[in-house]
Amino acid sequence: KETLYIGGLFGLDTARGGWSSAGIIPAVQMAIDDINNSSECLKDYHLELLIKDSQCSVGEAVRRSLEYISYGKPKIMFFGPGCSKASIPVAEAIHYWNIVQMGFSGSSPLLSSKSLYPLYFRTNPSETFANLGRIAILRRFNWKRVAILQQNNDVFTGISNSLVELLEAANFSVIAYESFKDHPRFAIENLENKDARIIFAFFYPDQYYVTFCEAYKQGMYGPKYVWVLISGRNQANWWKQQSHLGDCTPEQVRKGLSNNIGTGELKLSPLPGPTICGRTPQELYNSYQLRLKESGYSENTFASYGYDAAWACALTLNASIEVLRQQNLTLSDFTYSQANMSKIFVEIMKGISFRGMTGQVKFDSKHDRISKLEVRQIQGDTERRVGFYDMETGSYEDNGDGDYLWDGGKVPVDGLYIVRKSDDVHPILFWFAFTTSTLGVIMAVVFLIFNIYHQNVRYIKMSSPNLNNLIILGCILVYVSGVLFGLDKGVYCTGCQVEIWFLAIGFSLGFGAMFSKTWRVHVIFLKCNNNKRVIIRDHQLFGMVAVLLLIDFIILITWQLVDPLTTTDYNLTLEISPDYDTAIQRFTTTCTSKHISIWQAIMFGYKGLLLLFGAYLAWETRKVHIAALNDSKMIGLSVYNVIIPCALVIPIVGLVHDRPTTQFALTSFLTIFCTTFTLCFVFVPKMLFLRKEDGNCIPTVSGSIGVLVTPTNLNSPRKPEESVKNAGEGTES
Ligand SMILES: NCCCC(=O)O
Repeated sequence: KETLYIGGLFGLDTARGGWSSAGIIPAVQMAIDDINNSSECLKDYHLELLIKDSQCSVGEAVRRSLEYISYGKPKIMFFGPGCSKASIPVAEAIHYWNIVQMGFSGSSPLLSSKSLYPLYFRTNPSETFANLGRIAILRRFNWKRVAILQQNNDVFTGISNSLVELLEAANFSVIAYESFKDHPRFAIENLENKDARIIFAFFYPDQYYVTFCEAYKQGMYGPKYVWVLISGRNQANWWKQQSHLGDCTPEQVRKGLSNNIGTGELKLSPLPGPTICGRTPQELYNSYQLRLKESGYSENTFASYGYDAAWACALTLNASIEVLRQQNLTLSDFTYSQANMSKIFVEIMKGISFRGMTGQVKFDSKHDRISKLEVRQIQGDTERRVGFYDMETGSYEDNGDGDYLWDGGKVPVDGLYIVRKSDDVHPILFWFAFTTSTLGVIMAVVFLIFNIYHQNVRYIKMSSPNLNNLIILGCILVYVSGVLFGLDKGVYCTGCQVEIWFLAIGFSLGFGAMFSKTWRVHVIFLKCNNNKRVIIRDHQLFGMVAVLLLIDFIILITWQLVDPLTTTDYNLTLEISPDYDTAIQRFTTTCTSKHISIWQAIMFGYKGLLLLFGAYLAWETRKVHIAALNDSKMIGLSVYNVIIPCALVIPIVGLVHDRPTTQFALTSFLTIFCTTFTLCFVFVPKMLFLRKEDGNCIPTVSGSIGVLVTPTNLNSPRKPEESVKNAGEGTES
């Protein structure tokens, strides 16, 4: 028999970190023996597996590969290395020597790239499929927010990147993605800060102890957390055997691991019946156990994949004998310059299908294995299978040795589930303000009817009924705006600026009319000192109100165009449940714009100046009694009645913006109090007067008032007809 050499690379000495694939060697050796004893497979050849230690290290793997290539007989195929980290550089290089490479445990998604690694095959599935299985688990438990913690190297970056892509495509949210090189302390701290609960953990076994020790130390364990692991990479009860790796006790590390779940490759085929060699998977496993004992290595989950990998190589070589014969070649003719031969091997290997120790062995277009995954959970000290993921059908099923078991007795949630609750104005207060404002509006309408009905009665005529109508109209708008402030902005979302328009215009109409009337008294009072005749017509006062309105319109329209008001939710308190699973986020919906404070400053500045000036005029004219302007005193009082509450309450309103009910109580107090008292001050005396006396006994002024006042008639109550020297369209009478 001709000997065919296979260059085996296994990670034996992993003292410097990485993953040991030593436990796979007995299974591969067993397969090689089975093949050599087979009467059908490679019957004219003898396979010999050479073994070199790649140490799960890039440098060692490259060095050992070059040794294989440089010395001794050609190696017809390469086998391994065990870990992806070492497999990647080897796979990237050896296709230049036309060597087909067979992996059995390297699971990095990067190895699926056939442009980089054209001659690389593997009998174990890629982590890309495992990632699909992981997503199936997320769906199973309705987890939508996940985080990733990975050891910083190409293998785990490849797995994480592939997972992130799949998660994003499936609308999951990756709330944190942390990696670490030497110690996971800060990465875990960041995960905790981001309230990560479902955490994918990708690292080599030597990092398990230190990571879960750190999770324990930082309190990141218990019913809140689930660690999604790559299963089957570590020994059973590893936390009991690795205490030299960290400063926690094994019990603390096990606590740190708390809830866990993992996907891992099937150890043994679930298919019934014998495998390619005639023995069942269980029989092969039993033989493997015997060889393992002899070898002194620890059991490796990927041993069965190693067994199948050897068979895949042998069957490929066997099938190529005939093809090569047609080209007058034999397997012994293989050299590193035989590109033709490696092409034949690849084509044949792509098409093989046989029943192996891990199930039906066949490869997809990327030379990756398609098989089933197990979902496992470490429950207490025992790792149990709790489900299956079938890569071919993409389906997940709970079908394990036991049910899922969770710390705390219930399935953890993927984050704080926040229920948003609108914290709007208390309905009792709203309806109280609504009713009061409605009564106020009704009262205003009654005053309006009264004012219009009696507008030709001298007493009413002298008080400028048209300006009084403006006061009423302004008050109605302020009443309405007060109610609009208390409406639920979530419902009443369009045009939330209406309330501000109503308030601004209502204020200008009502206060503007009062202000202009006070101004008239003030001018008369001033001029009278100079014994001058004063004629101030109503339309001049209307003009003043119009100017005020114009300023309002300019500000409001500019505001609306430059920085429109919209409804915005403003978060209030967050009440978290004791189990940290749910919370109530109270919020209020406000009508605001980007630069609201600037616009408020402009509005308050403008209205404030007006109020100050109004206060000054009211103070100056406090003792003036001009009978022709018979409501001047009441108007002055109304001005105070607006100024003082506004000055007291508006600053407080700004302070309680996070308490909608208090804020509404204050604003509605202002609007209702100021408008009601203004209306009553101005109109109740008129009603009372008309009830008592005949209003027509007062001298008539029509539309405007001209008054000649001398200092002597100030401060001394007189009969109206004594004070008025001039009335009627500005003509002295
Ligand atoms: N798949 C087990 C070893 C991890 C790796 O792919 O490097």
